[in-house]
Amino acid sequence: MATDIHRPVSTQAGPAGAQNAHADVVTACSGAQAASAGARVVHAAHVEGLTRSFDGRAVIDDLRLDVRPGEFVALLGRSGCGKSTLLRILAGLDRDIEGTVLVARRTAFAFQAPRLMPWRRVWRNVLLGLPGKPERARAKQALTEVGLDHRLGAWSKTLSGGEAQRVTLARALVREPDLLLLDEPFGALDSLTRIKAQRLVGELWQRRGCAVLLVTHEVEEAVLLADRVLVMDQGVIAYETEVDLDRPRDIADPRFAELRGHLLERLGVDTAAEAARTPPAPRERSPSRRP
Ligand SMILES: Nc1ncnc2c1ncn2[C@@H]1O[C@H](COP(=O)(O)OP(=O)(O)OP(=O)(O)O)[C@@H](O)[C@H]1O
Repeated sequence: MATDIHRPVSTQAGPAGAQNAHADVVTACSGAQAASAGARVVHAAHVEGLTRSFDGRAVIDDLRLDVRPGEFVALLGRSGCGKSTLLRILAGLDRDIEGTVLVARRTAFAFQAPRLMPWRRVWRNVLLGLPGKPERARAKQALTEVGLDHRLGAWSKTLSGGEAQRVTLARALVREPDLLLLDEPFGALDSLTRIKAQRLVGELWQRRGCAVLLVTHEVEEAVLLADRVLVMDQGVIAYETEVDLDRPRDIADPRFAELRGHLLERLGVDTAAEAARTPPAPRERSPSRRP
């Protein structure tokens, strides 16, 4: 049953999120704040005063973050700045925290390592951890969405890296999430498979209308896919920008390049040196704007 949360949260719905404006949220926070489980807010995720320390060192330090329902948010940041730690907390995998963390009741995640059980059939892996009798048809539906329904009955150990990653996505989708957490899901893929996977995630987001929080190292990927890009540094969201570019996005668009360069600078990358080193990327377009 829903209860009131003890701390005020914004009740403003973002422009992208009206359809899910009353998503249920549960709290992943510790101690007394756990009493707020079941509260209703209009965010897919609401984080306030979040601190996570390891060995006395605060990796996340009084962080605040809101993700609107239906919004696609990309999270960038230098290696080791705490991005994965934040996602693990949002996924409910790490509860040793201080602060308030509220996420949509239906939150699912896909991380870089597919973590499939190799000795199980693909469809069984898709349904792994779901309560109730495993329904093959349900798995099939999710696998169809990622273009893998033909591998439904295959042993998971026979999948390629890209296929395994798509099964992980199907496993998240079958939970019909209001919030999808993606931690470098394309990190281990070759560039061609990565481009296809990026396109797939963009299409799924548009079709499903769920909020997505994507951790990535690729600035280009962030600008291609996201409504808003965040840069994490020193334990907080140090910078954020809306991506005010029409979809489908074109990486050859000068405004795309300008935003990419700006974000690289925010990440402390020497853009002149980087431009001299990097060959031109293949032309790629992001999916069309959601209807
Ligand atoms: N279980 C743990 N025990 C101790 N330290 C940890 C633990 N998990 C994470 N850390 C430390 O917290 C910091 C942030 O780690 P995290 O994996 O969140 O960074 P990241 O931004 O995702 O890095 P990358 O981009 O390289 O994946 C690192 O210094 C890491 O060593």
